Amino acid sequence: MTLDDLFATISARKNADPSSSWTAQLLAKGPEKCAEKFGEEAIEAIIEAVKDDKKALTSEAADVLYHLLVMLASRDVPLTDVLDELARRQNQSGIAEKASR
Ligand SMILES: N=c1c2ncn([C@@H]3O[C@H](COP(=O)(O)OP(=O)(O)OP(=O)(O)O)[C@@H](O)[C@H]3O)c2ncn1[C@@H]1O[C@H](COP(=O)(O)O)[C@@H](O)[C@H]1O
Repeated sequence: MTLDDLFATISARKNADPSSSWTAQLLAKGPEKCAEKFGEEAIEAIIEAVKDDKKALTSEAADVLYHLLVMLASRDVPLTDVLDELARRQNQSGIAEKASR
């Protein structure tokens, strides 16, 4: 599954019955709760990174990505906008690299 697919699934849960899925339930609690959950998952990932527990960090990183997408969906920010911003920065750093040659 790609991040695009996961984002599409999560976005579709905005209109779903909260009792039908965990994601629909979280989205129904509002953007502040989604942001809080993202923060909790990020802290859990930081702890595993500091401990250098690679297996636990992999699992927590998956939670972080999932909750980042839920937070974006909760505020109607498309994942493509985030990817476009990353591409813009990549182009910018390419231009800076060429200019320094
Ligand atoms: N990738 C995920 C995913 N990662 C984490 N989670 C859920 O996120 C929750 C967070 O874990 P916590 O330990 O914080 O949960 P908790 O302690 O029960 O919650 P709180 O009491 O703290 O609120 C867990 O219940 C996980 O099941 C996810 N739930 C769903 N997905 C994917 O999202 C898509 C939609 O899923 P539905 O939620 O079933 O619609 C599917 O493709 C799923 O695979």
